[in-house]
Amino acid sequence: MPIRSRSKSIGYNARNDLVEMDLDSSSMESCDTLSSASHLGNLRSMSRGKLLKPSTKQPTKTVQNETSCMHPLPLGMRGGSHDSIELLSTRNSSLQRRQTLAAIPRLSTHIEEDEANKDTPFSREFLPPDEGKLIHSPQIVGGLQYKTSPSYRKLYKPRNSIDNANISGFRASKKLVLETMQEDAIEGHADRIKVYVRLRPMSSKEKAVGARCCVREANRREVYLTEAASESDYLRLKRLKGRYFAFDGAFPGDTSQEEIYRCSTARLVEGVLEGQNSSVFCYGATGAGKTFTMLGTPHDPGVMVLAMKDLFAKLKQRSTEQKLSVSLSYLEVYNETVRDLLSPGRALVVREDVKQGVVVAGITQYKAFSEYEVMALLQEGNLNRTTEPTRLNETSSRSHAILQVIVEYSTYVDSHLVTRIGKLSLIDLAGSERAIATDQRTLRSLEGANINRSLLALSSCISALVEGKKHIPFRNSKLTQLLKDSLGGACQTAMIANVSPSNLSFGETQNTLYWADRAKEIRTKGPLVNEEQIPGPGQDQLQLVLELQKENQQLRMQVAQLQQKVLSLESKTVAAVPAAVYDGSLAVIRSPSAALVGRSVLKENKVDSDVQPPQIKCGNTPLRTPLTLSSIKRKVLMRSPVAPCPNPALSFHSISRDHFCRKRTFWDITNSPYAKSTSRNIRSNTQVQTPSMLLQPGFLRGRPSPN
Ligand SMILES: Nc1ncnc2c1ncn2[C@@H]1O[C@H](COP(=O)(O)OP(=O)(O)OP(=O)(O)O)[C@@H](O)[C@H]1O
Repeated sequence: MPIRSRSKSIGYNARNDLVEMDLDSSSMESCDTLSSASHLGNLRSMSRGKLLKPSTKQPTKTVQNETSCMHPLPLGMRGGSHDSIELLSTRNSSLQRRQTLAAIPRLSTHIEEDEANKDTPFSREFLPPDEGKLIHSPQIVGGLQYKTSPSYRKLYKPRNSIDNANISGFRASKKLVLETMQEDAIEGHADRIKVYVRLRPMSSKEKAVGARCCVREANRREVYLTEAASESDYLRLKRLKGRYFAFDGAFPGDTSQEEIYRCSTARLVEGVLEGQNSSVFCYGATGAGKTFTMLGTPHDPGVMVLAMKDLFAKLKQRSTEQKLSVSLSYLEVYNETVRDLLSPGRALVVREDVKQGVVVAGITQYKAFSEYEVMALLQEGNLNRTTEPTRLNETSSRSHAILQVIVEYSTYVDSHLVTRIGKLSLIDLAGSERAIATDQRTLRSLEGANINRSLLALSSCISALVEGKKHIPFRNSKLTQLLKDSLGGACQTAMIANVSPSNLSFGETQNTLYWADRAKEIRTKGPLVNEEQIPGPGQDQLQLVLELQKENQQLRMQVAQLQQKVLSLESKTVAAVPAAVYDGSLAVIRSPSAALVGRSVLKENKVDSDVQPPQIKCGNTPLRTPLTLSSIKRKVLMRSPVAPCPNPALSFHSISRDHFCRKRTFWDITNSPYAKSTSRNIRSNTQVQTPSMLLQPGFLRGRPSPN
């Protein structure tokens, strides 16, 4: 496990005082255990969280641990926890030490002391170690020494949620994320793609051939790239120029997987739980550490595994029992064909859907109920993934792999039950490579050409997006088609650019940094929240009221329609009776409907406007308002033409008073002088018209003159 430069660790000096030690990174490269570090360490005693003066009376004894061996911290798939910590010592587990530790139930320890972390001291909870336990396999994680003995696991509990995590620099990473968010808020760049750069440590192969470092982390945000020249080439050394690249985060080679996850992806997982779509992808040259970042190893899991752990841990806290589903699919793009990694078979087709965006037709969606199931599926998928050894990388990924997780769950927000659907895409791209770097004229070179082609398509999409072009060539390759939502859609996206520090990969590193620098200018559409409110118990009554109102409205409509039918039937019947029964100058016609219901109709011999005619009723409901003489008069006066009619036969005044005093029927109209003189046929459908239309006294008004 690499050790952070200028980090600190804890141990005991010869007097069994608990001490904190400065660890010199250069020295630690060859000496990974605390025992050897204590040779070099600048020891300071610690008690109750305070630094004491270094002991000058006695030289610090070297603590030897013959059985110690270095192996990665067991961050296995099943997440067994490091519940214990044991400080390295095979000697003198004396009472004094135990008493000292017992008196320090919770000891805050400053682990990081580089410039960036000075103001954010990292604290971690300690419990006194179990007594009399031997140390077998000490580990140095973020400057602390761990003992992986199972008996100690119960005693040590990290404060953070993820088990076994190397959480050194957690505060620092949190600060970095907060700073980025604040800056974005100020600059209005909240929907920008976040870009992080991770340098990998120099490999043993590179060291063996005498490679030199050409890129280094300048600060937490910047990396400095310089072309390395041989030390003897003094002239060239003077001419060399470096360049700074600024990103949302820059991580040196010894950064833990956990820190990478915290800085780059934890925020996006949170977004997915809010119902948003998020994507994280690793980009870089072959052998730069993309797969290590995304997948990691069983002992040092990467972003995919940590994201799943975090996701399930948070879901357990937030989700209600009612609805919870996590479904995932895992696919690869190999030689421009899309293949299902979880159920390998024929090539799949990528389609674009208006509602769902980009979809892969026929892909298998697996439901997972715990992170362990996800790990198992991931492992199975990785076995099906195309990886081949190349000259540069023993386990080179020859395809782009995309893990897509769709989370649907219900939770309470302000006492309302809501269902949220979020999508998380985790993408491990294949690395760009030079043909000479791999193998020429073989299947590897064909794969390499396809990888390069899709990465070229990706870079042209990035260019078009940055330049704000209208047409973005997403369709140029399967990869860009699949990344369409992540790059230009409603999505929160993070890109982790992996680079090798070796000067042998200078060109690739420069290229990666260049494209990463461009990608940080891409603006996405911003996350959309897929949230749906479920009516709670309090909302039931409101819902009931609304439903009843709707039903009431429908019933009213039905009543109105029925009334209309009754009226039209009535008018038909009226039209069918040839002569209305009336008597004298004023009469209220005998309504057939009234006759039907067996009601008597009043017959008046006298003209008396004050006498109210009886209402014609159907049961208790008045069928229509009966006309009185005064109401008819009023209507006639209002509608009568001002100019006298040239034809006296048709003039308004020539029409007898009786004409208005009774209801006009179909026969009246068809036999009227107007109808005869115009020789117009009255359409049969006139009969169907409602009585109100037929009764319009102004019906004759405005008709063309018969002459
Ligand atoms: N941060 C790191 N710490 C320790 N080892 C690393 C780190 N990054 C990468 N490595 C090691 O470097 C080697 C190459 O890494 P990896 O396979 O992840 O590269 P890659 O970018 O995925 O390459 P390719 O594109 O060819 O698949 C691996 O052996 C890996 O263990």
